[in-house]
Amino acid sequence: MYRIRTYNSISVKGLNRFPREDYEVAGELPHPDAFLIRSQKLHDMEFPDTLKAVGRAGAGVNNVPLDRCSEEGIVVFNAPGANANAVKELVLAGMLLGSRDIYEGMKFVESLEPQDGLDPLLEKEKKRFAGTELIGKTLGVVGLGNIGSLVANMGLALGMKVIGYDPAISVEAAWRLSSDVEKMDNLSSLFSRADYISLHLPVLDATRALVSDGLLANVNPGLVLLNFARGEIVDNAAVMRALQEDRLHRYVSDFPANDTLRHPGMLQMPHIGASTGEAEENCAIMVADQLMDFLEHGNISNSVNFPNISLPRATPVRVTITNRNVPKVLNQITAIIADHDINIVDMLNKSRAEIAYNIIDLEACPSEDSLEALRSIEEVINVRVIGSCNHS
Ligand SMILES: NC(=O)C1=CN([C@@H]2O[C@H](COP(=O)(O)OP(=O)(O)OC[C@H]3O[C@@H](n4cnc5c(N)ncnc54)[C@H](O)[C@@H]3O)[C@@H](O)[C@H]2O)C=CC1
Ligand SMILES: O=C(O)CCC(=O)C(=O)O
Repeated sequence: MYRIRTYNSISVKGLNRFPREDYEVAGELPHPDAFLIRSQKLHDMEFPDTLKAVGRAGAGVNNVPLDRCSEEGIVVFNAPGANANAVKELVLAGMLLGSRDIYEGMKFVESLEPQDGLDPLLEKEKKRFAGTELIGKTLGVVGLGNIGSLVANMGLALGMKVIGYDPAISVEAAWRLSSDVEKMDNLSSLFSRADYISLHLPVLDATRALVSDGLLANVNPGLVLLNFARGEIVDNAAVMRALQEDRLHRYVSDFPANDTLRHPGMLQMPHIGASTGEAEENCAIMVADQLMDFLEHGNISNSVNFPNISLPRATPVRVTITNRNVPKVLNQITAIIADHDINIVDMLNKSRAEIAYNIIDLEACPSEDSLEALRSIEEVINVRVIGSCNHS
């Protein structure tokens, strides 16, 4: 029986992927093989010895201590692209909220009591809520991955000019992007040319407080900045100064903070970029399937800290081994298996940064001795037997 401990509200469609005859799935489960999470912060949590994987039903993994997971041999998965459309659609709403005074206009209507002469009052007051159109304006997209590429293409469809910046764009993302998106060589050029800027990059050491006084110093009047990426990417104090000094027209953000609450010029939402039934379902299903393939077969897809690796089962007995990515470990592994007279039918070894991962299909169950020998190789982090042998 595999045990999946869930945190946050995970779509039932995803939870139902786990066959109940083989999986226990619950919030307070002891000895879990895997965690299935959304925004649950794991940095301060000590991981149970049984934990083999963390499935993040979403894109951002800044709530997971990736280095510690790698050191402990825990595979972290996410769901790339599964919530991208939901975010893109909310960015569209954010752009409209930033260009038309919808929010203040609606608040004004909400404040009215039923009265004679309502129509003339509305007609008189509406000039206070006039705005501008998106068509013909320049949209700058920072980060052109799963979400940014959709936002950029949407901007073109709305009749905007679109400029983009992404120093590490993937080949797949580049294929998805219209050739009409103009590539910027640096952020300063993008900030000085755009009327709307939408952020779609991860929070990393290199991107923390990236949007600063410096970038906001030389911008177009009326600029609308949209942040559906992460609060930490933006220096809130710099944004408040830019709003105060009319360098920025609106800051539309999915990440309110104590110092930004009720701040004039800010339109803030409670981190709902991915909160649609469709996105929650897509993310949960994708991550549940990845966790099952990993737990039952040792295959890894869409990991953010391990290599992606998949090997069709050649035998019922599979051993997976995680080791630090240094020379001569593979030799030791195969020598130990050979010394114990077990035939390797198929195997695959891949590495990513400091981690190497091996899938080895054996003709027969490995003995306890052989497993002990494998586990005692200095650079080996973990050894797992998948199949009906009498040990784990
Ligand atoms: N508001 C919400 O509910 C949601 C927020 N997000 C946030 O959006 C971020 C992006 O999501 P996806 O597009 O799915 O991720 P992704 O991984 O597909 O794309 C991120 C892109 O950012 C680029 N990038 C990295 N560093 C950069 C830098 N310094 N400047 C410019 N670009 C840089 C990468 O090369 C990559 O192409 C996530 O990391 C997450 O923090 C994601 C989903 C929902
Ligand atoms: O609603 C959620 O699960 C958070 C979505 C998100 O921020 C992400 O996928 O990075």
